[in-house]
Amino acid sequence: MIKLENIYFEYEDGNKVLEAFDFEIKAGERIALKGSNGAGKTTVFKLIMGLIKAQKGKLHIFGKERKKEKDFLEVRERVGYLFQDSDNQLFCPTVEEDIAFGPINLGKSRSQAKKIVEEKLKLVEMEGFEKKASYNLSQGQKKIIAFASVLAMEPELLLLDEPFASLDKESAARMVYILKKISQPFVLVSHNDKLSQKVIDKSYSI
Ligand SMILES: Nc1ncnc2c1ncn2[C@@H]1O[C@H](COP(=O)(O)OP(=O)(O)OP(=O)(O)O)[C@@H](O)[C@H]1O
Repeated sequence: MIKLENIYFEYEDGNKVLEAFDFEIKAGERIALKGSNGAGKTTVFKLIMGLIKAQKGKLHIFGKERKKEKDFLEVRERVGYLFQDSDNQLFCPTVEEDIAFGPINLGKSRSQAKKIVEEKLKLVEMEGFEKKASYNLSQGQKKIIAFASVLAMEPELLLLDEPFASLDKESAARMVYILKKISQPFVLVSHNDKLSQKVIDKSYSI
């Protein structure tokens, strides 16, 4: 599904993060991307989403080489990206508007979007949260709702940046349960090895 070949990337300030980096995710795989703080894990996610561009190397995503901004428009529709910080992912007044935002943007009607909101809240076991104000949720609740909003776009592949961070025991167990239940392949970045091991089938170190 995704193949990164011989990637070189440095930030504008000259911070060299990736050099001759190779990475692949095949259909059905669930991979943990591991590395110390600052190793470049989030940078890899941003490259896949086309939010930053590699100076060297090739990105093959969904069977095509992706180079220019327009190549990544389709990638962003097909790949779900759960941000490290849920505050950057939730920006609507209510939970239902946040979850409906993506589907409506993808052309769904209001009633279709409402159905998706119900389905996804059921999936993450947070029924009844529709009318709650997103900004009043706890950090753990925000993470789960942010994930519901990502899943609402029916992505084919997921990039999950610290899905267990700031979750208490109960919410972490819920996240594990959701990750086991969904059908999509995913790449996960987490400093919580114990929880990651419950949901992945292989790991890859930067
Ligand atoms: N916009 C930026 N400009 C310059 N340097 C950056 C930028 N964003 C990240 N970096 C640096 O690039 C390196 C890789 O950052 P990145 O966030 O990809 O690491 P990470 O492996 O995800 O780290 P962590 O485990 O701490 O989340 C770090 O040294 C970071 O400080």
